[in-house]
Amino acid sequence: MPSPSLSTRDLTIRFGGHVAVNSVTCDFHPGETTVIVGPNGAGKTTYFNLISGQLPASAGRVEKSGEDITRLSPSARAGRGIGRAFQLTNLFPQLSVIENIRLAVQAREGAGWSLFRPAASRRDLIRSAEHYLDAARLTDRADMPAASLPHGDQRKLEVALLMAMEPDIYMFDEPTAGMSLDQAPAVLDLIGKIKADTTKTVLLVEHKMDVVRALADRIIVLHNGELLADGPPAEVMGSKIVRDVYLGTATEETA
Ligand SMILES: Nc1ncnc2c1ncn2[C@@H]1O[C@H](COP(=O)(O)OP(=O)(O)OP(=O)(O)O)[C@@H](O)[C@H]1O
Repeated sequence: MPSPSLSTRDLTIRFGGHVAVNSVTCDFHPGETTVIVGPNGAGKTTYFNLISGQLPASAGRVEKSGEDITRLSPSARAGRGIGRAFQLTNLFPQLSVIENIRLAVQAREGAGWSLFRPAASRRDLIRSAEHYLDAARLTDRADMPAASLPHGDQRKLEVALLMAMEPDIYMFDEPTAGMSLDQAPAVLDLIGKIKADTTKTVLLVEHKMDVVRALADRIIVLHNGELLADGPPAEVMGSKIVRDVYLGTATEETA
């Protein structure tokens, strides 16, 4: 097992007297897709927000490849390779799909890129943008303004922009939410491509069991803010305590 790309150590957040994430310690590794499940209000989104920096921890730590990033801003964490779809503030609704992707590629290249660089390097940017456009199966939408894309294609563009930033950690919060049945497979396929790259760590929050089954190498279950179970999908979903939680029969003590 490679060393963890991402870890949380006793990660905790309190809202007044309510502990929404309670001392969660967990390691995530390259080449592994972990799906975070749990009943409504279990703390899944809050845990994500603590990892990506949208919320400050009350206690505990977040580490990226061993570096303590607990006090870093969301954008500083993104700069260290933590990519979360909604963090994308670089979407220009009036620009075309391909221009948006090209700008994301350019943003990754950072301050080093300049208008005065030779044309060849700009051709590289375009080639790179076309690669992500193709990966997202958006080639036929390349010249459409981003704002005019149908919802399903906007989600694909979101994933393409995330891919263009080449994070090590991909975080998806219900990536097919609000999509029709015929749109969802394209996004799942795209996540499958990311997952096939064994240098990447993928984290998903997901309610839909077919999505969990399709993508999970590992499932962690949160319940009342605590890590209730962690392991291979069949083992976790087959465990009595998890079934009890999903059937709503777990008590505070068993949790
Ligand atoms: N900013 C906040 N202020 C106060 N309480 C909050 C805040 N954010 C989340 N909570 C509470 O923390 C708990 C966990 O919420 P969270 O949204 O993380 O759950 P979840 O597992 O993602 O649920 P769902 O599956 O319904 O999205 C809930 O009780 C919620 O009301």
